[in-house]
Amino acid sequence: MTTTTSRELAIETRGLRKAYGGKAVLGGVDLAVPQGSVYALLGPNGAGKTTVVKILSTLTSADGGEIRVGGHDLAAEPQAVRGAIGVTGQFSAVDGLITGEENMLLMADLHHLPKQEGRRAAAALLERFGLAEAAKKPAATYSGGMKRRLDIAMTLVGGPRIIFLDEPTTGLDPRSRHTMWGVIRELVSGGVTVFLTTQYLEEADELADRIAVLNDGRIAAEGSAEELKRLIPGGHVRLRFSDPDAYRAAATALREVSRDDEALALQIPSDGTQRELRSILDWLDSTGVEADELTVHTPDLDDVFFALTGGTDKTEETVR
Ligand SMILES: Nc1ncnc2c1ncn2[C@@H]1O[C@H](COP(=O)(O)OP(=O)(O)OP(=O)(O)O)[C@@H](O)[C@H]1O
Repeated sequence: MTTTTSRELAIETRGLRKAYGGKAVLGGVDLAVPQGSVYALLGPNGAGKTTVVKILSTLTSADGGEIRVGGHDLAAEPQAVRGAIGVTGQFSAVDGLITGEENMLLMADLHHLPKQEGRRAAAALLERFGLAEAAKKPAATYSGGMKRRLDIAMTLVGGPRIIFLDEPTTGLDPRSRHTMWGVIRELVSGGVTVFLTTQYLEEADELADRIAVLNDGRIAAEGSAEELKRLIPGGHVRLRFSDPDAYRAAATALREVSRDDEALALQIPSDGTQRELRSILDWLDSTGVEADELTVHTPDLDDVFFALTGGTDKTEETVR
């Protein structure tokens, strides 16, 4: 494993704190986001994900902590940070009254691109995001997925090295969500760092190189999806039988199993490693018991999420 130096980090925070009206939202958040990776910030409603994005993208100030984005100290050089980043929030920057192309050209103007270069960049990005055909239509006529893609394309006009995506697929149907995942993967393959917030565990699992789970204003756990899944128990091997005698013989012989008498299935706690599987198979062979089906179950991110966040919804909690 290589160690990541702060030079290779796109985003780094230490002890990031923020309170609203005396109520602490972030109570000391440490983040280290490697360059050129997808980093997902996961957390229940109201955990403070959007607040983190707003602070890192200079839209809101922090109350304390050290923050570096794109190699710049955010407190000392906010302008340099702004030059390195692009932000796509939950509320789109797309103007529905003008066409997709006009939205893009507006962004090119904002970034002071020369006219011709702006046109070229806009056309290339519209093509890349599958919007070339719809480019001359008012953005108000676009589907939710198209608007989201246009939003990201607009963010890219300035050539940011770090992109913040706040809940990029909320409200999209499964097909549009998959398209968006493709877009995000492509961004990263081009060397961009993507910092995204999501409530969809599947999305974090699918996309992110590293995941941080935000809970109670702190990072409850951080790592790759695989590392997080290993943090919590719940992995098991399931043996299913069709012959009741074989089932009973196996249940008696195997000690630490949970039984499902109705389904004629046994669950053996296991980390799913090759060594453990082999010993289970060896044991079955040696006793002459034959299972009809053997399946390996590892905890999924849902299990991790519930274990780490206590399954609470912070928004509802404050309402109660
Ligand atoms: N401008 C503000 N003024 C006061 N309180 C705020 C403000 N912005 C956010 N909060 C509060 O801070 C907490 C965290 O909000 P935030 O939007 O960062 O959470 P989140 O994790 O993004 O939630 P969600 O998943 O619902 O979008 C919430 O309790 C919210 O009510």
